[in-house]
Amino acid sequence: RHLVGSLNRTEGLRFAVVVARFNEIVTRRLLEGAIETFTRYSVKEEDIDVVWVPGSFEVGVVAEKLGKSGNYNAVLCIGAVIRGDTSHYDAVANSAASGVLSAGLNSGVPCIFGVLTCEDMDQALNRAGGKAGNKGAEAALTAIEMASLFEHHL
Ligand SMILES: O=c1[nH]c(NC[C@H](O)[C@H](O)[C@H](O)CO)c([N+](=O)[O-])c(=O)[nH]1
Repeated sequence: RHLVGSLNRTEGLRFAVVVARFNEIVTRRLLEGAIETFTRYSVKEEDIDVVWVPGSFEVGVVAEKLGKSGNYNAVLCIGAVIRGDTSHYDAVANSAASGVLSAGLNSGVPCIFGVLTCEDMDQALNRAGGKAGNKGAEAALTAIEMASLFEHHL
Protein backbone atom coordinates (compact mmCIF):
# COMPACT_ATOMS: atom_id res chain seq x y z
CA ARG A 1 0.00 0.00 0.00
CA HIS A 2 1.19 3.60 -0.58
CA LEU A 3 0.08 6.02 2.14
CA VAL A 4 0.21 9.69 1.15
CA GLY A 5 -1.36 12.86 2.48
CA SER A 6 -3.80 14.68 0.23
CA LEU A 7 -3.90 18.41 -0.48
CA ASN A 8 -7.61 18.07 -1.20
CA ARG A 9 -8.82 16.73 2.16
CA THR A 10 -8.29 19.70 4.49
CA GLU A 11 -11.80 19.57 6.05
CA GLY A 12 -11.43 19.91 9.83
CA LEU A 13 -7.61 20.14 9.78
CA ARG A 14 -6.25 22.78 12.18
CA PHE A 15 -2.88 24.52 11.84
CA ALA A 16 -0.63 26.58 14.09
CA VAL A 17 1.92 28.91 12.53
CA VAL A 18 4.86 30.02 14.72
CA VAL A 19 6.52 33.06 13.16
CA ALA A 20 9.68 34.88 14.26
CA ARG A 21 9.54 38.70 14.39
CA PHE A 22 13.32 39.07 13.71
CA ASN A 23 13.73 40.19 10.04
CA GLU A 24 9.98 40.82 10.00
CA ILE A 25 10.22 42.44 6.55
CA VAL A 26 10.89 38.87 5.35
CA THR A 27 8.89 36.75 7.83
CA ARG A 28 5.73 38.80 7.31
CA ARG A 29 5.89 37.93 3.59
CA LEU A 30 6.52 34.27 4.35
CA LEU A 31 3.49 34.27 6.66
CA GLU A 32 1.31 35.95 4.01
CA GLY A 33 2.35 33.31 1.48
CA ALA A 34 1.53 30.53 3.94
CA ILE A 35 -1.92 31.90 4.81
CA GLU A 36 -2.76 32.49 1.14
CA THR A 37 -1.86 28.84 0.43
CA PHE A 38 -3.87 27.50 3.36
CA THR A 39 -6.85 29.55 2.17
CA ARG A 40 -6.45 28.39 -1.42
CA TYR A 41 -6.71 24.81 -0.15
CA SER A 42 -9.91 25.61 1.76
CA VAL A 43 -8.43 25.78 5.26
CA LYS A 44 -10.74 28.09 7.21
CA GLU A 45 -9.31 31.21 8.87
CA GLU A 46 -10.60 30.06 12.25
CA ASP A 47 -8.57 26.84 11.83
CA ILE A 48 -5.28 28.76 11.64
CA ASP A 49 -3.63 30.14 14.82
CA VAL A 50 -0.60 32.45 14.36
CA VAL A 51 1.86 32.77 17.26
CA TRP A 52 4.61 35.43 17.11
CA VAL A 53 7.98 34.91 18.86
CA PRO A 54 11.03 37.22 19.05
CA GLY A 55 13.39 35.19 16.85
CA SER A 56 13.99 31.86 15.11
CA PHE A 57 15.79 30.55 18.20
CA GLU A 58 12.45 30.71 20.11
CA VAL A 59 10.41 28.91 17.46
CA GLY A 60 11.17 25.35 18.58
CA VAL A 61 9.98 25.53 22.18
CA VAL A 62 6.69 27.17 21.11
CA ALA A 63 6.20 24.64 18.31
CA GLU A 64 6.62 21.78 20.79
CA LYS A 65 4.13 23.37 23.22
CA LEU A 66 1.57 23.81 20.42
CA GLY A 67 2.16 20.28 19.15
CA LYS A 68 1.62 18.82 22.63
CA SER A 69 -1.60 20.85 23.10
CA GLY A 70 -3.40 18.35 20.87
CA ASN A 71 -5.19 21.21 19.15
CA TYR A 72 -3.37 21.14 15.80
CA ASN A 73 -2.75 18.69 12.98
CA ALA A 74 0.52 20.40 12.03
CA VAL A 75 2.69 23.30 13.21
CA LEU A 76 4.30 25.48 10.54
CA CYS A 77 7.47 27.25 11.74
CA ILE A 78 8.51 30.45 9.94
CA GLY A 79 11.68 32.52 10.38
CA ALA A 80 14.49 34.22 8.50
CA VAL A 81 18.08 33.77 9.63
CA ILE A 82 20.32 36.08 7.62
CA ARG A 83 24.07 35.87 7.92
CA GLY A 84 24.74 39.46 6.90
CA ASP A 85 27.08 40.72 9.59
CA THR A 86 25.76 38.65 12.48
CA SER A 87 28.35 36.56 14.25
CA HIS A 88 26.04 33.87 15.61
CA TYR A 89 24.31 33.00 12.29
CA ASP A 90 25.29 29.32 12.52
CA ALA A 91 24.21 29.06 16.15
CA VAL A 92 20.77 30.52 15.40
CA ALA A 93 20.27 28.64 12.13
CA ASN A 94 21.32 25.27 13.57
CA SER A 95 19.34 25.83 16.76
CA ALA A 96 16.23 26.75 14.80
CA ALA A 97 16.49 23.59 12.70
CA SER A 98 17.13 21.24 15.62
CA GLY A 99 14.44 23.02 17.62
CA VAL A 100 11.78 22.40 15.00
CA LEU A 101 12.94 18.81 14.46
CA SER A 102 12.81 18.08 18.21
CA ALA A 103 9.40 19.71 18.50
CA GLY A 104 7.98 17.34 15.91
CA LEU A 105 9.63 14.24 17.34
CA ASN A 106 8.72 15.09 20.96
CA SER A 107 5.12 16.09 20.27
CA GLY A 108 4.30 13.54 17.58
CA VAL A 109 2.75 16.34 15.52
CA PRO A 110 4.35 17.33 12.19
CA CYS A 111 6.42 20.50 12.70
CA ILE A 112 7.38 21.97 9.35
CA PHE A 113 10.67 23.84 8.87
CA GLY A 114 9.87 27.07 7.04
CA VAL A 115 12.88 29.01 8.39
CA LEU A 116 14.94 30.70 5.68
CA THR A 117 18.71 30.61 6.14
CA CYS A 118 20.25 33.11 3.73
CA GLU A 119 23.48 34.98 3.10
CA ASP A 120 21.84 38.38 2.73
CA MET A 121 18.53 40.24 2.68
CA ASP A 122 18.22 40.12 -1.13
CA GLN A 123 18.38 36.33 -1.10
CA ALA A 124 15.80 36.21 1.68
CA LEU A 125 13.38 38.59 -0.05
CA ASN A 126 13.74 36.63 -3.31
CA ARG A 127 12.54 33.55 -1.42
CA ALA A 128 9.71 35.37 0.32
CA GLY A 129 7.62 36.27 -2.68
CA GLY A 130 10.35 37.39 -5.05
CA LYS A 131 11.97 35.72 -8.08
CA ALA A 132 12.52 32.47 -6.20
CA GLY A 133 8.93 32.11 -5.08
CA ASN A 134 7.63 32.05 -1.53
CA LYS A 135 9.10 29.48 0.85
CA GLY A 136 6.28 30.20 3.29
CA ALA A 137 3.72 29.10 0.70
CA GLU A 138 5.75 25.96 -0.09
CA ALA A 139 6.04 25.09 3.60
CA ALA A 140 2.26 25.47 3.96
CA LEU A 141 1.77 22.84 1.25
CA THR A 142 4.07 20.53 3.20
CA ALA A 143 2.07 21.25 6.37
CA ILE A 144 -1.21 20.35 4.63
CA GLU A 145 0.20 17.11 3.18
CA MET A 146 1.69 16.01 6.52
CA ALA A 147 -1.45 16.94 8.48
CA SER A 148 -3.55 14.93 6.03
CA LEU A 149 -1.14 11.97 6.12
CA PHE A 150 -1.27 11.84 9.93
CA GLU A 151 -5.04 12.42 10.16
CA HIS A 152 -6.15 10.02 7.45
CA HIS A 153 -3.43 7.37 7.26
CA LEU A 154 -1.29 7.09 10.41
O1 LIG B 1 15.30 34.90 13.50
C1 LIG B 1 16.44 35.36 13.61
N1 LIG B 1 16.96 35.57 14.86
C2 LIG B 1 18.21 36.07 15.00
N2 LIG B 1 18.68 36.26 16.26
C3 LIG B 1 17.80 36.25 17.43
C4 LIG B 1 17.58 34.85 17.96
O2 LIG B 1 16.63 34.15 17.15
C5 LIG B 1 16.99 34.91 19.38
O3 LIG B 1 15.77 35.62 19.35
C6 LIG B 1 17.92 35.59 20.36
O4 LIG B 1 19.20 34.97 20.29
C7 LIG B 1 17.42 35.54 21.79
O5 LIG B 1 17.20 34.22 22.17
C8 LIG B 1 18.99 36.38 13.87
N3 LIG B 1 20.30 36.90 13.96
O6 LIG B 1 20.89 37.01 15.07
O7 LIG B 1 20.90 37.31 12.92
C9 LIG B 1 18.42 36.15 12.57
O8 LIG B 1 19.02 36.40 11.50
N4 LIG B 1 17.17 35.65 12.51
